[in-house]
Amino acid sequence: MYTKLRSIQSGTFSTVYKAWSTKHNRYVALKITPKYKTSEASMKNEYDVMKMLSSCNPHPNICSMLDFYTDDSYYVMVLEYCECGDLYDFLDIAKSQGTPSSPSLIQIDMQKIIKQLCSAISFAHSLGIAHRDIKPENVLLTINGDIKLADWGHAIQSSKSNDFQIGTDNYRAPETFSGRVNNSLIKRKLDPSPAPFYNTYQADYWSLGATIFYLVFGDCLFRVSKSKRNQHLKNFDEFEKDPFAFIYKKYVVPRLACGYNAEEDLHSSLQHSRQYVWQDLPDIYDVFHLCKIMSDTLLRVSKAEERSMDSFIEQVDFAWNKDLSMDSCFSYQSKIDLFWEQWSINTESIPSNFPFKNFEKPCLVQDSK
Ligand SMILES: Nc1ncnc2c1ncn2[C@@H]1O[C@H](COP(=O)(O)OP(=O)(O)OP(=O)(O)O)[C@@H](O)[C@H]1O
Repeated sequence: MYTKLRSIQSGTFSTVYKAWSTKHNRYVALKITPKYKTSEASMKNEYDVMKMLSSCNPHPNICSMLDFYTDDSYYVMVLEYCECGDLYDFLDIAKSQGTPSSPSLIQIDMQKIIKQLCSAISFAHSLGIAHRDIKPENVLLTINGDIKLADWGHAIQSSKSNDFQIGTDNYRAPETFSGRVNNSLIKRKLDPSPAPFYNTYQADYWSLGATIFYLVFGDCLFRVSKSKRNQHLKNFDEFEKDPFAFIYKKYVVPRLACGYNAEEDLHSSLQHSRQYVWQDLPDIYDVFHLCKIMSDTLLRVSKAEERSMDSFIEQVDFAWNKDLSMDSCFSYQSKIDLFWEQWSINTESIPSNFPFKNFEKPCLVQDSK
């Protein structure tokens, strides 16, 4: 019924193959998980979640399960096949093709991806399912440039959890790190109280913000090294104090002032900035504005309950889908004003050799006035 054609990729638990299905008369993806790599309970959880998400009216932006079978050694999940792979690999190709002065010709529709991702997350939440591992590797691309949210292996059918080991560190919400000290056996004996709960939907909102951030900059907002958890918490603190200054200093300055590398903790990749082009983020002010919206709505560090995907979408819509006849539209001048006045960047933190003039470059979107 299924003819394996080639291996697509091996993840932590499974290997995914492209296959032809005579049953469905189409290409499918076979996600094959050896039984020794997973427990029956966690496979059942993934199966139950996929069954719910795929039944009746499957969401167009969620990678549906078409079939499932098992034998003595393997679990096989038959999934819709996404021709263009995942967003992480896709951006890697774009990054390898482009340079800051000559970006890759690959263009991605940022707004479309944002809207489809939010729609998929909101659909899952409406069914009581939180994904808990949203990241570029789990966002698949179809040949039409649509996305499908995949890998529901860490999903939970609950709005609450006190499991602090779930997800991918670089994209996890701050509250999913703390919990009860380390979960180590010794500490557990000393502290028999149950670990505190966090809201899984709000944790998904954070991961959504961290994923979009990756799409914009081609790098993670936070990188977590297991041996440097303290450093990581310090980064959260610094981010919380002034999210925009944090992003500006660590991600924007090094990119714009190409070659500047005085910051100790900069990743070398930061020098490679706009190697690919977002169709609808034509200039750096659009990038700033999107970052500002994200830090206001999705990337709230301590007040997780104030994260809101609805207001994120609302603000994105307002900024980019405005009626150009309205006075309140987000004009080029208002973008500049917003940047210099409202966001009050601490210019002292900017290196003296930084070319401020870069900010005067004309915007590709014409002001309507
Ligand atoms: N339906 C699909 N169509 C095309 N490619 C896919 C599909 N499903 C998965 N892949 C590819 O295989 C990779 C691994 O898949 P998946 O994340 O589901 O496996 P995993 O073992 O749960 O991975 P991990 O736990 O390491 O994140 C994806 O990042 C993607 O590149």
